[in-house]
Amino acid sequence: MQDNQKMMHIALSKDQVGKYAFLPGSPERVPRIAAFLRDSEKVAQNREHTSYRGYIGDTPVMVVSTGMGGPSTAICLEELVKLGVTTFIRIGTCASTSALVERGDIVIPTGAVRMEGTSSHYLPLEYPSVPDYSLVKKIEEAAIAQGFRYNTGVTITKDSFYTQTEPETRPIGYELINKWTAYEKGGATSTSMEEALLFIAATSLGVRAASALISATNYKSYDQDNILSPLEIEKRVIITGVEAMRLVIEEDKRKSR
Ligand SMILES: O=P(O)(O)O[C@H]1O[C@H](CO)[C@@H](O)[C@H]1O
Ligand SMILES: O=c1cc[nH]c(=O)[nH]1
Repeated sequence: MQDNQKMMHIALSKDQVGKYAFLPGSPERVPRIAAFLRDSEKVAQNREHTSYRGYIGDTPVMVVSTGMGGPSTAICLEELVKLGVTTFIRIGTCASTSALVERGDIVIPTGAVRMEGTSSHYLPLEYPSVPDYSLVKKIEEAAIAQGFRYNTGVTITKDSFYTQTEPETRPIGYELINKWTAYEKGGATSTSMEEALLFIAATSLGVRAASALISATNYKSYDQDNILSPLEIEKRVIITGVEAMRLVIEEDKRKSR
């Protein structure tokens, strides 16, 4: 592959990226993350993938939006891996599925329920979806250093937003509700739409991935204003994610000396 050959979906080439990337879902979050990097600039835009590059110290770091859900996240991850990126931190939002998680808490998944379809294209369902442990530790260290409330545990990844928020209105609601009740009784902390795929695909491609999420809701609260307006709390998870990446890069440099 030529160094300037553009990938089909993210429209980035090898000569534009380094080894580290943030993966928000929302394209609007990309410049808000990039603002925390040095000398950041927009480098590409195609479909749901908006891409900025900036620096932590002298190390280039990408911010690329995945879009919503497993399929577009898998494409984005695969193309970045083909370009040489090896370390991914998703900076995202989630909803609380536990009384232990309040709106505005940092949520650090240590595993994901695979209530989605894309990850099965990589590994069979009995294979657990877990993030990279070294990245999880750095995200936790960053949240502690900032003094943010945070939670670690299993997150639920689903393919469909409204069948989760309004399951009783859907023909298969009986099954959705029973499964969800079991996940919550099992201790699941949160839900979003990308983690299970991200961890499984990264594991199978031999790269590192983990997530720093912000809970946009309190448990059993689907106040649309809260879900759609998490801007004032989003900053917490961006600071946590960027600080975690800084710690990862510093450790990688120490190890390569
Ligand atoms: O974390 P962000 O990018 O906000 O994504 C979350 O928001 C979307 C649903 O509103 C899903 O993609 C979910 O995972
Ligand atoms: O309610 C929410 C908020 C973020 N992500 C989700 O999947 N659901």
